[in-house]
Amino acid sequence: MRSAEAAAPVALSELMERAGQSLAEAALRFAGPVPALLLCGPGNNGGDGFVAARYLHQREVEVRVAALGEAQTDLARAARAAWGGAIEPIEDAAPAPLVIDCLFGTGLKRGLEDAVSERLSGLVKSAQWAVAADLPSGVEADSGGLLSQVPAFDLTVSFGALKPAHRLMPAMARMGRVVLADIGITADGPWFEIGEPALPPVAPDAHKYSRGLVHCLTGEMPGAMALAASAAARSGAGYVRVSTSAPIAGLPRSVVQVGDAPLADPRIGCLLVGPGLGKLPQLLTLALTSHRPKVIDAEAIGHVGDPARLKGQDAVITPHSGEFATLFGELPGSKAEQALAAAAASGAVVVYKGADTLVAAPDGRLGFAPPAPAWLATAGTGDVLAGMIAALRARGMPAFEAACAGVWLHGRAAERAGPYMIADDLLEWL
Ligand SMILES: NC(=O)C1=CN([C@@H]2O[C@H](COP(=O)(O)OP(=O)(O)OC[C@H]3O[C@@H](n4cnc5c(N)ncnc54)[C@H](O)[C@@H]3O)[C@@H](O)[C@H]2O)[C@@H](O)CC1
Ligand SMILES: Nc1ncnc2c1ncn2[C@@H]1O[C@H](COP(=O)(O)OP(=O)(O)O)[C@@H](O)[C@H]1O
Ligand SMILES: [K+]
Repeated sequence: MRSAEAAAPVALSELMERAGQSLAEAALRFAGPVPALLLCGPGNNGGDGFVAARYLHQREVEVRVAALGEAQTDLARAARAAWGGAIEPIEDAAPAPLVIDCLFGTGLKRGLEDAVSERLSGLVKSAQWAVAADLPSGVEADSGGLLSQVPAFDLTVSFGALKPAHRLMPAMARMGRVVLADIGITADGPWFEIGEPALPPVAPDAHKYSRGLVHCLTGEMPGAMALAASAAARSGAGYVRVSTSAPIAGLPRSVVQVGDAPLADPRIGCLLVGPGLGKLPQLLTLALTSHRPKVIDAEAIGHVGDPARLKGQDAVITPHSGEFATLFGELPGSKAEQALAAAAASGAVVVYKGADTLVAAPDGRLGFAPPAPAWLATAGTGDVLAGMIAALRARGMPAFEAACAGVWLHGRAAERAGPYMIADDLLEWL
């Protein structure tokens, strides 16, 4: 965002004008024309606040402004001067129905002083509506960490592009609804929010193998593979085959159950190993002898041992935080940095799951999942995701794109399935 700002074809003051106007507009639409208190910090986040105050005043909203110290940048000084109205010290500011936090944004370097963060929390808690400009003050933009106490906001208005913290825990849980204002510049780069996927169409001359064969290796708990294989079948694979020594209940009749099948079969579009695997590391070893693309999930991730074993495997791995730590140990940095380091160390596409799922590629691409419902936190939903990604991979999508598409579709299916869904229900919504 900083380099996009520097390269912007318009003056920075114009960007601030647009940011402040967008903030005012979004707050007004969200809360209505209720009396507003803007809290303005010393940098450009504060500058956005002075601009927003001016626009709210023009729109005949009752506005007060409280500042934390003097403006420290030329842009913020100009915005403060253009406001022209009264400015209270933040220590004395009385509560208001609408509080707009413009204390700090991407420039935050350390936690807020205790007195300031307590004041902010008090004003936010007594407000009917709390809106944050760009980021709630106290949030670290790049990591999603909280550098000081951060109250819960109802709305966060970001500018130009989302920052990592908008999609990383714990910060994202404090932001309420997040909206992105177009200020006329965009930040392109290898980090992005995962959007609705373009799925490969079914060719008019398709046959079941050309649409993609998913081959599943079952372990000790066949129920998990029943979920994963069903999800693969419902995600457009032409053929789903499960190799198992005993019949598995609950699979659609279209899913074929076989004893052994050669894993070198070139028709296999994607192998799936892990869901319900249990203590059968030999099945992972078997999968790694196949040169076919593969999705490695659940217990199989724990059996990998050395991440370098996955080099050259054309693999997608789908760890939750426990499985991630088992395979990669405690890596330094933010979740984003850890996911990328894991992808580089393993050569695999890493789907680092959780409330803030990330998809990392060894080449440095990093997809941030849009927020998914917390009711996905129920046993078996990860198995469904693994089956979905395997089907998309077998359908010919490259590993990274298949993983991103699977994550996006999984979240949207959960939205449709609704609260108290179980993993089985998710299958109906794929
Ligand atoms: N993304 C964009 O294109 C645009 C960004 N703008 C705004 O500019 C913001 C970034 O502005 P700045 O870089 O000036 O940064 P901030 O306004 O976030 O704050 C930086 C200032 O606060 C000081 N500071 C940092 N942590 C502190 C702490 N804990 N206690 C006391 N002082 C502290 C710094 O030394 C610096 O003076 C964005 O978040 C956004 O709101 C908009 O004005 C215009 C367009
Ligand atoms: N709080 C949450 N909010 C959104 N998604 C979540 C949350 N908790 C878990 N998930 C998602 O639910 C799935 C759980 O997968 P996993 O932990 O492997 O469960 P299981 O092994 O039982 O299938 C993952 O896709 C994860 O991203
Ligand atoms: K802020």
